[in-house]
Amino acid sequence: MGELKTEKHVEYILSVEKRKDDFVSVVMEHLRLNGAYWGLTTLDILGKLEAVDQDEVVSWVMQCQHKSGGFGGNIGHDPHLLYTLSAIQVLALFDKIEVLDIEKVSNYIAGLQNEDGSFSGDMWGEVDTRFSYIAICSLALLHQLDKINVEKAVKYILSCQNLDGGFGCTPGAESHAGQIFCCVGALAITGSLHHVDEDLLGWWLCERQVKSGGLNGRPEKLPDVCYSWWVLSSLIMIDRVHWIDKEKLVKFILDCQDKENGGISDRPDDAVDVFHTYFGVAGKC
Ligand SMILES: COc1ccc(S(=O)(=O)N2Cc3cc(C#N)ccc3N(Cc3cncn3C)C[C@H]2Cc2ccccc2)cc1
Ligand SMILES: [Zn+2]
Repeated sequence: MGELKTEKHVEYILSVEKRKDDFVSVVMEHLRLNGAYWGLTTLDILGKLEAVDQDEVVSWVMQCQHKSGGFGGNIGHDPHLLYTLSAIQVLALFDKIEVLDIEKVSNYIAGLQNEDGSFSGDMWGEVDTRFSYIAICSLALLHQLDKINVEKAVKYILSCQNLDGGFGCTPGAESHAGQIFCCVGALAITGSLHHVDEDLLGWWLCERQVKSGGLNGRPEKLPDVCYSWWVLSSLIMIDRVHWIDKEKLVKFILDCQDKENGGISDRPDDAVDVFHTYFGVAGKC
């Protein structure tokens, strides 16, 4: 079965944090704040968060804040909910939420709720249930859920529930594991899980496990380590995690490790990255 090469993954994450000018760093520059969340949370799960300079990270994160109160993916970038949650999560990792102007950030997030209860990701207006989760998770971390209309937010999420028990990104969109995680997560935070048909959704989710033990995001798709997280945590939230074979899933994740240089890929023998290393470690642990 093998085991999680913890030391190798810590070295890999620290090397990515330091790299600035290679291809991946340039490609990922616009979502560096997300990358910081994935990398630092991985280090924290592996008990190695003290390996980074907390003050340096906190001051860099705060430089990503836009005058609107939202955060961009890097210094000087336009604000978006995607990066605002990552900023709050990184500060929470270091227990430094107090450096935030809570009022300003909460108003930015609340300002993105639409009349129908849905959320846009930024001022350009794209609506997606991912943004409902990000807004609700962010405000819950800041204890500011009273800033939004939770009842309408829940109502909108339920309007995206499908006959297969799953959720899509907008009403009528097909069920997808990533959207299911976001919708189930938002319903869990707001105490609204009683609206979910746990047997029907549990069945759709456990059907994501393929014979290799890995989990896919939709029927007929290839397994992918990041889905091990979206599906697994959704099953845990609806108390149906015993419906999948955890040992086989762990074996799939361990097979996706680069045992030499550290890091975890989306599936065996692919290139590793911070994102899949994070979700692989989270899924394994
Ligand atoms: C390397 O090409 C890419 C492609 C897209 C993106 S992305 O849009 O920022 N993003 C985050 C992401 C980060 C990394 C890393 N390091 C790698 C992939 C990946 N994907 C793509 C992916 C993952 N599994 C299969 N696929 C194809 C998800 C995507 C969307 C997402 C964002 C935040 C939270 C969850 C999901 C980044 C890099
Ligand atoms: Zn993936």
